[in-house]
Amino acid sequence: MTTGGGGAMMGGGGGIENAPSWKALESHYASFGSSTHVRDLFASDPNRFEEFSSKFEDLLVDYSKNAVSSTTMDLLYDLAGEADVIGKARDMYTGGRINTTEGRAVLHVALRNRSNEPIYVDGRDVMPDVNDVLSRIKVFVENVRDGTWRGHTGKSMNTVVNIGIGGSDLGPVMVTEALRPYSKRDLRMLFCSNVDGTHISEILRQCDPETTLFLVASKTFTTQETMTNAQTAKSWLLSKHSHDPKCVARHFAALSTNAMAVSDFGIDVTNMFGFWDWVGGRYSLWSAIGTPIALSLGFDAWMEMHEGAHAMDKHFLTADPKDNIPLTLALIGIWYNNFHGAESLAILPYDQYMHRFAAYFQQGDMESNGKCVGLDGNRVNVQTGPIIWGEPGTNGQHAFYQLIHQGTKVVPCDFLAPIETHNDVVSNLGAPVDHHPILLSNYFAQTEAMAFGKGADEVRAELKAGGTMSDDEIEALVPHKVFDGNRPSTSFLFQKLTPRMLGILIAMYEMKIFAQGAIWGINPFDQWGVELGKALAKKILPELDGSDEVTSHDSSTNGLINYYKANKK
Ligand SMILES: O=P(O)(O)OC[C@H]1O[C@](O)(CO)[C@@H](O)[C@@H]1O
Repeated sequence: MTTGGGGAMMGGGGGIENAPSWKALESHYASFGSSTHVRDLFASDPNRFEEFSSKFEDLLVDYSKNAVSSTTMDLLYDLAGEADVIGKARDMYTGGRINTTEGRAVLHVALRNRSNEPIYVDGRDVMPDVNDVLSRIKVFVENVRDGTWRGHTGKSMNTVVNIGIGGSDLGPVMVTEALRPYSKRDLRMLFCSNVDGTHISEILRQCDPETTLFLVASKTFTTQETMTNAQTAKSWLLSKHSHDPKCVARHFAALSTNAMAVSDFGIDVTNMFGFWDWVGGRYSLWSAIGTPIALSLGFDAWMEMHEGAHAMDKHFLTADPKDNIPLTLALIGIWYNNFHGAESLAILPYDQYMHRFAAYFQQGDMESNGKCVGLDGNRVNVQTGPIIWGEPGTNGQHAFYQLIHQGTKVVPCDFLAPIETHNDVVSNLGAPVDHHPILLSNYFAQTEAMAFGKGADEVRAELKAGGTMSDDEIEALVPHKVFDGNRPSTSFLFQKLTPRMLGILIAMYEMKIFAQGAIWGINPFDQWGVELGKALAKKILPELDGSDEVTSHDSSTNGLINYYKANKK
């Protein structure tokens, strides 16, 4: 059992590990969790699927292939109650400054508050500002999409380059890929994030300076990577337009909270779409940061995403715990993370359009819950956020599923798939064969294989039936072909990947992350852990100039820097 993180993680006193339900879960793990195979749970309860699955609109969530009983779930729901998850959510939804280390409210729910009920921060309703920016974005997006927006030489735009990183990149990239069937195909979307000059160079090679619109997306407008790439793009544009500064206003817009820096950069603030300090970067695709999404899909489709997310927000706040999907997912995650000692969660969409979904939630989850200090300033005594990873199926099956099926680690997996595809493709392999049932047969098969495995007797019988191996050869091979099963998975089956459904799925994961952070007693909304590396890079940058030996660091860092300096051309 892994409830703590070892000596270095110990400390504090009022942690969740002292809650009665946590103690009860520890005992329950010892008597049930550590020894129960999900195969036996299915054998003893033919209605297991009904009991451990939920529906929200046309999303089915089946968590019955996790080794939980109704007692497990009851204890977990008690834990959520003792941690006051929903009370804390209410605080978030009503503008409480729950991001205590930055003194900020956390209101991505306001950005998608399509019912438009007032939400107050310090007595001021934020909704008029939210709606005002949305209506400005709508006009901008429609002008670009219908060609009314003209470039410096009078041509309409056919390429948009979003320059941003982290939350100012991953959301728009993920969504524009996931919802490509809804996109305006003659408006090319390109995304530049990495400060590696290769990224902007390869993008600029594809751009026509007369028909390219750059969006500089940065909450702070100080991020080194984004400002460097934006400056390079601006110099390129100017060089292509005889250095006429007027071209910038026709080819640059900014998505930011920092009007002063936007104006200093040379972007006309009438081309700036703002948001607020209560929007976290990794929760910002609902704000002006989502402008590339609206450009690609149209403003209305972006709003359909907001509607879906808003519906999920209301569900999380009001549903009974047992019907509450994000809460239930959070608790199952805690069961495996904190009691079974699982260290990661694989997100595996069986939808090629969702190929950046896991990458998006790598930031969403790991930047939120990758914390070792609680809200009270003490070290937490329990494991916090899991490592998030994943690739689309079926590709992952031919790469890393071996470890999931037969490795020594427990890897809880989320399997996501649409019932209907956007691309009904039939291949002719002698007879016509649909792609989508092939994809889905793999989706269904993987969770069955993970849960139930394959025992030695079955393997032995199969090998014997093959009739080509001796008994000794068979016995030597049997252990390698056994699948233990009892590998946890949760399945998400939705009708079709529409903008509304994607909004539902994103909000579902966001609220799951929130619920877990609330239980662990950490702040999911700051990200101090990214600061040290940034500061050191700023110190090192000038040291890379010239030929002087660098001695200001440890011997490893000095050695690496000096080796670089000796060998750079
Ligand atoms: O939008 P900005 O201010 O450029 O920040 C980009 C990203 O950098 C981070 O601050 C981490 O370095 C993220 O939280 C954020 O999404």
